[in-house]
Amino acid sequence: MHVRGTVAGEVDVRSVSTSYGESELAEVPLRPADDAPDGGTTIARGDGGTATLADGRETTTVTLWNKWTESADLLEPGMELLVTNAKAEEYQGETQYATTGDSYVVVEPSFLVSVTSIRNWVECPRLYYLNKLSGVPLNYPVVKGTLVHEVFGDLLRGRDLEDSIAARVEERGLQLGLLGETADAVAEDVRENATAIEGWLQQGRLDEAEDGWRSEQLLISETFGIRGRADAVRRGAPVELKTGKNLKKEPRFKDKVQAACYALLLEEHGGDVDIGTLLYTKNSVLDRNEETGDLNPAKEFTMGEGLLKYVVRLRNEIAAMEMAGEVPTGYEADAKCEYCFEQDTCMVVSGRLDQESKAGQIGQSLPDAEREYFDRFYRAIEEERREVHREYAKLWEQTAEERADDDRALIDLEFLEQRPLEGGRWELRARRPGGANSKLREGDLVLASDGDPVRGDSELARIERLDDEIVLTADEPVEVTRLDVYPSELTTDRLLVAMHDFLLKGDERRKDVLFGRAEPAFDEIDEVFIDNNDAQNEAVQKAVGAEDFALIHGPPGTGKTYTIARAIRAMVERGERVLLSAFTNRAVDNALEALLEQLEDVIDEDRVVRVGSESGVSDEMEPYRLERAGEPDDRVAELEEAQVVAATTSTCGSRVMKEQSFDAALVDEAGQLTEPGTCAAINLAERFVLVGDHEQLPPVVRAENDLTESLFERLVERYPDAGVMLDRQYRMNQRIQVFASTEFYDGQLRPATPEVAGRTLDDLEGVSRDVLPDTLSDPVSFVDVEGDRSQYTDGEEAARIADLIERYEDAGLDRSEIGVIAPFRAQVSEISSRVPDDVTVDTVDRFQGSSQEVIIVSFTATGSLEGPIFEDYRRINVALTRPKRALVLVGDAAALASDPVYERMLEWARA
Ligand SMILES: Nc1ncnc2c1ncn2[C@@H]1O[C@H](COP(=O)(O)OP(=O)(O)OP(=O)(O)O)[C@@H](O)[C@H]1O
Repeated sequence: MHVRGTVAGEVDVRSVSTSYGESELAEVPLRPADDAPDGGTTIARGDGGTATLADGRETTTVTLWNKWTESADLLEPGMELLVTNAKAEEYQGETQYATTGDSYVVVEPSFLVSVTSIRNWVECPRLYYLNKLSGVPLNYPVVKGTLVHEVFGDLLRGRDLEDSIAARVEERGLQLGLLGETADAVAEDVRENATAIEGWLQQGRLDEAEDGWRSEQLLISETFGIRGRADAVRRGAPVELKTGKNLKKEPRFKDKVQAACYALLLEEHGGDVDIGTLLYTKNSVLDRNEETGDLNPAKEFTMGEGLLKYVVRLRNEIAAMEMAGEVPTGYEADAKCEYCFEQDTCMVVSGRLDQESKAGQIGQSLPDAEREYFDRFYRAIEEERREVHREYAKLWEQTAEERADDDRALIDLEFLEQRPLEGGRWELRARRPGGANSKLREGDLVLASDGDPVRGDSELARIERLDDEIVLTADEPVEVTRLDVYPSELTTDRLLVAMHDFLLKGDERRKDVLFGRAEPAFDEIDEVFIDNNDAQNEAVQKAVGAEDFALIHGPPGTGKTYTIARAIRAMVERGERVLLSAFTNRAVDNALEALLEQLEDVIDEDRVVRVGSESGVSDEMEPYRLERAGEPDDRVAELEEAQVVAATTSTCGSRVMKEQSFDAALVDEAGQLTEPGTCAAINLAERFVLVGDHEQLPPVVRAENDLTESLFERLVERYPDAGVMLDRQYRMNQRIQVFASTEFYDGQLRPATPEVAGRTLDDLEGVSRDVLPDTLSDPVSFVDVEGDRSQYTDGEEAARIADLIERYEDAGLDRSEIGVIAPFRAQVSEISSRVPDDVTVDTVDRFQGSSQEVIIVSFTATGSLEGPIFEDYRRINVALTRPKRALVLVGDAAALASDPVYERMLEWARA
């Protein structure tokens, strides 16, 4: 049976004499996990059956024997503990539990440690930490390693060696160009490594026709709290590739540890792994005359239980340290600093952050304010990471139906076909049931599975098309019937690296200003850039004249995009190299489109480059997208000669973009970016301009902490004079904008022109307000619906909205000119099922940045006000400022009147 619960007190570790001699034991007071379906407390689950304590709240004692006391030493009250294959014992009339010879003890099982982390940790805990903090740089050994792995995968999928090498080297043209490598030299290098693999594979094939291979497999273990991607699995056992040499008989210890991690993962998937294989690709190319030793590239070893348990204990060390928020020193394991490549980095990091390190410290420590900042954001980012892990846990904690209801999965798909693509990848097709909604979008990476993403057959796949028919691409075939949101840690990883780069590698002057030790400076610019809008003109002057940074506060429809484009043109005309960035691909493409218009006669089109993936970049901007594949020199020239580079902030943290530098960075949607998220873009430039609106949606984060305030907002508050608010809006009829202006912008927002102020539906061709019922003739109206009192949906509101849409259609409006905003996804689905497809129905978050002729808001509140639309007024600001010509609010007046802001909103809407 499995025992799981929360550590309820101090752990007692001691030695006792037993019939086998002296033994170590640890007694852990445990509060059982409260997850029994009947409301009682189940403390033990699993194959061995279920045991329930009489009194659900009581604590019990779990005894951990011998080596597991090492993990017991890590426990603090409040930590989660799992003991597998425990036995129950009666002690003084009480049921207690103890480890058996088959037990594993897992500390914080829901904290998912990656296999790479465990491998780094066994080498040196500090190496694990440094890797997390500063990321993997763009260097040749790393890129070559990736290439060899890719070729290995291709060989397993039956691709020809030379075809694979040529294609893979070509694909990495840009990276290789940045590293100053030529395609031929790299191909030769990869060939040397790959030949060893090929030779060995062929031997294997001769022995056995059906060898049971599969290439890279994504594995997650809910029991051991480990996840990773095995290079390959052969007859159910892991095969790991190492681009190095090893002339000993045995694999290196750290490599064995890595293979053992995969063995644990595979065992959880139902395998029984007793062997591990390491492939050292340099072994065959060594000059046989000079080297002696075991030249065989493949080294097998027996996967003993002792090693597997040792690996779990290593994993426990990482989990416990992370839960306690500690930083490793290198003393935790037997690190040998004198042989370490990272010794210098380690010393600098520990010196600057004042950390204890076995390697020692060099350099001056950061000022206190910066240390405090580092600690605060490090904690915040790690909290965010744990939230990502919680998302993973939902993969097994929630049923398929629950995940579908949460919009985290598309289930019950009808599998159609799997088709091999050129280059060894696969195309998968499935049909989805009508009306199914989810967070998934085209271009997303998802877990595509046969119905069970954790224990079943599952692969990381990319959504190529998402209509009634779904098209995916993946490395391996899957008979896909279910898609799950893939909780990626990439964003979290990049936040940490961006913060590290800002604090440890960043410019001192920048830090002086951002830490309030110096005021931002501006050059006086007199040139008039925009002659019909003073605030926009001043914003461009500030942006151009900023020595450090400028802030452009742009309420809805005030011409942010236009102002950004004009500012970048002015910079380009001054000969500067500019980075254009934003949180979403859509905003980057939008701004780029406006910019291209501005740059028409200023620079050649080929000096403007969009960096991003094919699925992220819009079709219109595709011609500007930087191709990564090709001749290294050409690829790199295209990027480095570009005067304007446009990319999302996340892409700014990629290895390729991190090598670039700019005179200025303009960041749109800055109000939606976390502080380290903003750093990813501004780290690359000498000066920066942030454009955004902190009265609209805040940064998208899972945890509630320092990440929820954007750098934009912090700076607007700290340095109001560095900013300009754009105060003329080009979108809304006067009546519509009044409420938002008074409530959110101190009454400063005004229509830019009389035409904007007076726009109504009558201006649209073929539309007449006379046909509309009287209640809808005003640009703002309120429709009182008592509602059906359900929590996340409201059928009555949905029915009324369907009816309103018919009225607008009768008046001549095109369906595509109407948008409906609802607070909950469930209500979005409810409304979608009742209105024609061409009407856009979505949550506020999906509407930010767009506008429509008519907007209908469904408040979905009866009796009380609860839920995302209500908990943050910034959301309602976004909802109310989307329409140009008509706004209809649908909700229960009595409920809305219970809150002062909504009460004022009602007064305005009913006026
Ligand atoms: N100075 C100006 N003169 C004339 N038209 C302008 C000016 N500034 C902006 N516009 C027009 O106003 C409209 C809105 O501008 P833009 O798209 O730049 O707004 P935005 O603030 O980026 O909008 P959003 O709030 O949706 O992000 C566009 O049609 C644009 O051409």
